[in-house]
Amino acid sequence: MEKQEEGALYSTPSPPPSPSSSRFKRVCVFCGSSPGKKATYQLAAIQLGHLLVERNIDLVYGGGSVGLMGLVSQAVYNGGRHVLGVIPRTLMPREITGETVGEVRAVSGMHQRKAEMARQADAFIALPGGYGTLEELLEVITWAQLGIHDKPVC
Ligand SMILES: CC(C)=CCNc1ncnc2c1ncn2[C@@H]1O[C@H](COP(=O)(O)O)[C@@H](O)[C@H]1O
Repeated sequence: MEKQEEGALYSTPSPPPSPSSSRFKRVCVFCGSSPGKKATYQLAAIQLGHLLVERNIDLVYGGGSVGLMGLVSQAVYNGGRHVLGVIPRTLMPREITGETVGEVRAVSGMHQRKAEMARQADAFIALPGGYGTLEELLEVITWAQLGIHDKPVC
């Protein structure tokens, strides 16, 4: 065994991070624009929002006030964290009904939306959703595969 490795092996391990801290400052959440058929999907969206708040993590998401997107964004916003919604102008009437929370960034199209969400995030999390969620998730996975980013996806 190399001397350097020995040193690393026997050095005092750093303490585990406190539950309230995270190496991620802002996480992108992909999720359904509808609430889904199961109550557990809605619960998961709210719980994820609470978890982000607990860990002092801000949110970037698709900007909609509908479905699971609305639930997760409200939970993060109500917990006092920054919420950034990125949404194409043309989708606003469809995905924003009533009030949206936090900062809304209008972009010119779907590609710009995904690029901006990816640029703003340190990691990606997908919750249940439809084809849109699947498309968004697969794109960031394939971007990672191609080495376009090295941010965690789960
Ligand atoms: C024009 C183009 C590049 C289409 C590719 N398709 C998509 N790309 C990115 N986001 C999408 C796409 N289709 C739907 N979405 C978004 O994905 C989110 C979740 O949709 P869903 O409820 O899972 O269904 C919605 O905000 C929806 O606007």
